[in-house]
Amino acid sequence: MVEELPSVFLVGPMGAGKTTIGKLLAKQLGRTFVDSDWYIESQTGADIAWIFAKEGEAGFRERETRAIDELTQKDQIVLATGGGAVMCAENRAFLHQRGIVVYLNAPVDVQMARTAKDKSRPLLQQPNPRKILQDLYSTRDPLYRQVAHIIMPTGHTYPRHMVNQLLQQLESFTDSTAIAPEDKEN
Ligand SMILES: Nc1ncnc2c1ncn2[C@@H]1O[C@H](COP(=O)(O)OP(=O)(O)O)[C@@H](O)[C@H]1O
Ligand SMILES: O=C(O)C1=C[C@@H](OP(=O)(O)O)[C@@H](O)[C@H](O)C1
Ligand SMILES: [Mg+2]
Repeated sequence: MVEELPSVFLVGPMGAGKTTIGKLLAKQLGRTFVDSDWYIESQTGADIAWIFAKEGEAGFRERETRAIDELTQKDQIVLATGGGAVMCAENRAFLHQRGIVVYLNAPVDVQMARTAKDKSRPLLQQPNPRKILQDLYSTRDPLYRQVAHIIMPTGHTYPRHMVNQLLQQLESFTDSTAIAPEDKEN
């Protein structure tokens, strides 16, 4: 029963579609959508590129951990995280313990195609973004898997179709973890 669904947290690499799918999923579920990057920007009054430039990646990660702690405590939201959120063990614990974590997985070629024109991701403003995406994927893929309850490939599926598939997965996930009626009475 999707009405009983806890908060849903999307993780995965840059370009996997966390922001896009999260927004559509929240609409389908009639829930509030929050993107941790947008939340950090609104709290800081500056965009992600500015935060990286002025405070370095370390400054951004501190803000991100505060945001993830706050946002994962909200009931029944859909949260899109930034691709690097899983690097911090504290964030992984917040995510895994406080909601259903969905890993949107996409191959590096797809990540590359989807992020190439967008200049808003500071880590990719380098001469060889493909190499960066490959290295990040090697480090982070095991962490996405560790934190996830559901893994969904997103490479060649339209966003609306993705959301329908995800809704089915969420429904069977909640059914399979629901307490059996006989257990409820004890
Ligand atoms: N399933 C998909 N199929 C095609 N394009 C997609 C899909 N998901 C996302 N996109 C596009 O890829 C780009 C990056 O998506 P975004 O949601 O910002 O990814 P993330 O938040 O994971 O970095 C956007 O231009 C978006 O429209
Ligand atoms: O992978 C990362 O380390 C980052 C991913 C970005 O979010 P998206 O995954 O939504 O692009 C954003 O948080 C920041 O640029 C760092
Ligand atoms: Mg995003």
